[in-house]
Amino acid sequence: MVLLPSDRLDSLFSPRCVWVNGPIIIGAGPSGLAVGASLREQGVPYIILEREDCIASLWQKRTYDRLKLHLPKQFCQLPRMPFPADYPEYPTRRQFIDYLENYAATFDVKPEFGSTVQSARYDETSGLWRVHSSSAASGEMEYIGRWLVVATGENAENVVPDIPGLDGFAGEVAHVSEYKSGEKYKGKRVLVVGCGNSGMEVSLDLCDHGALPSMVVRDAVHVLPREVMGKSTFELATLLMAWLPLWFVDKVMVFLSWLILGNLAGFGIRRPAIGPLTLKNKYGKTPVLDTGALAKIRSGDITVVPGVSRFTKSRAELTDGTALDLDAVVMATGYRSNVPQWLQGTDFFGKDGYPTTAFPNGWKGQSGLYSVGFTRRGLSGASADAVRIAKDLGQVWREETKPTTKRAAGACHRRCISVIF
Ligand SMILES: Cc1cc2nc3c(=O)[nH]c(=O)nc-3n(C[C@H](O)[C@H](O)[C@H](O)COP(=O)(O)OP(=O)(O)OC[C@H]3O[C@@H](n4cnc5c(N)ncnc54)[C@H](O)[C@@H]3O)c2cc1C
Ligand SMILES: NC(=O)C1=CN([C@@H]2O[C@H](COP(=O)(O)OP(=O)(O)OC[C@H]3O[C@@H](n4cnc5c(N)ncnc54)[C@H](OP(=O)(O)O)[C@@H]3O)[C@@H](O)[C@H]2O)C=CC1
Ligand SMILES: O=C(O)C(=O)Cc1c[nH]c2ccccc12
Repeated sequence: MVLLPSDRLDSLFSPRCVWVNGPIIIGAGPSGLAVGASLREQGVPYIILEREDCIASLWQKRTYDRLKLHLPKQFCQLPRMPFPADYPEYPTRRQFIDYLENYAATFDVKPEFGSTVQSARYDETSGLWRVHSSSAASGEMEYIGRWLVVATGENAENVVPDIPGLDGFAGEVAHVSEYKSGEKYKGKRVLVVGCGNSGMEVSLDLCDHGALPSMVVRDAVHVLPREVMGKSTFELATLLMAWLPLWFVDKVMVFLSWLILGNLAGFGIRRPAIGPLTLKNKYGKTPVLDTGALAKIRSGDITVVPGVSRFTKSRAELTDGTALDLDAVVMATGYRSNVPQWLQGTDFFGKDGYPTTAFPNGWKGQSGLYSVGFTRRGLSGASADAVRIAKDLGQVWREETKPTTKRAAGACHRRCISVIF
């Protein structure tokens, strides 16, 4: 008899195949956690596959130290668990992570960490989803089940534009997801490319740490005050939208911003012709909620510059013909979904990795496919999706597991997964 070492034995049977008696959820960010918790309440077993070694990896590993939620906490809570009463209106990154850890513990959400989904496709013949994952600990796996919940997020991958000469730039180039604080940039000339919420706040943070930031604003952008007379601008807009048409609320927002922040065109910040909420709803472009960067722009501590045409070894050449000497670059150029990389054989998701059906109907596809957290409406959109998905799956599950149903007769109710081979 020939004895094989266990790793060789493993690879003989690779990929290992697992039957999932319940939905397969991909991603353990707030969206995946919200679905898991809500499914538990419905008595539906499930499995969560997460590529990283922790929950909410975006928040734990890919955000900067000074980050706070920029919408008031009541708009960011997950289903069935409000934020602690002693949390401030805008919880810090650490408080938000603690809340999520507590959420996962409360609802007993235990993802399979280190499992990166490489592909998922629906098998018409069997009526089942086949999900291939790879993991350093357990190698390749195939999970098979009737339902697939996509919860990999709008921020799954970094967007880094291909600007000519970037490879030849001698200083440090980082995406904002790698940025922690301005400490290591003290005294350095840093170009922040992008002026969304990340670009603005990182520029402010660089100032606060004694760096010399320039920020690229290549196009028109809406900057709104985070608060109007002590009330959250977002909350105000939400209240007004219940009574007034969107275009009118947009006008009110722009007027209030002008009143509070003044005309910013002189500082290189032009307002788009389309209003902030319409722009967010139609094109997903989030308005900037000012947390202090504008004051630094006014004082000249942050220099606003136009687009970059190319980088040289030590400089950025700008579209207005001028050039900047630089020590480092921070790309605050956004994120993208990675769904098209791994989800196959369905047109429910478009090429941009978002469901093609508009909110609030983008949560359910065909053949047991669900999507959570792709509404461009932050955490409140994710929670709304999660509640709908759990309700739907709860109904299907109860139907499927009725004692009279044939399919349920042999089904395993207690254990969610069983190894096939
Ligand atoms: C800096 C920043 C600040 C924000 N602040 C707010 C805010 O204040 N309020 C608000 O409402 N929204 C905010 N957002 C929006 C943000 O989208 C949500 O906060 C939230 O993180 C979305 O949760 P999610 O679970 O959908 O996605 P994520 O948090 O991105 O979680 C997705 C998970 O899926 C995993 N994953 C991805 N691909 C795979 C794969 N192939 N296999 C296995 N696992 C995979 C990832 O590792 C990740 O853990 C912010 C976003 C950013 C970037
Ligand atoms: N405190 C909070 O809660 C925070 C929340 N967030 C959220 O995270 C999400 C992502 O935000 P963010 O990281 O800012 O990304 P965004 O996608 O919002 O912004 C990307 C920015 O990069 C610019 N850009 C892209 N490519 C180029 C290029 N080649 N040259 C110059 N500029 C370029 C874009 O400009 P253009 O518009 O011209 O394309 C835009 O200004 C948002 O939903 C945001 O609200 C982020 C930070 C803090
Ligand atoms: O912070 C984000 O990324 C969000 O998507 C939160 C959000 C949802 N709707 C908005 C409208 C204006 C500003 C932020 C948001």
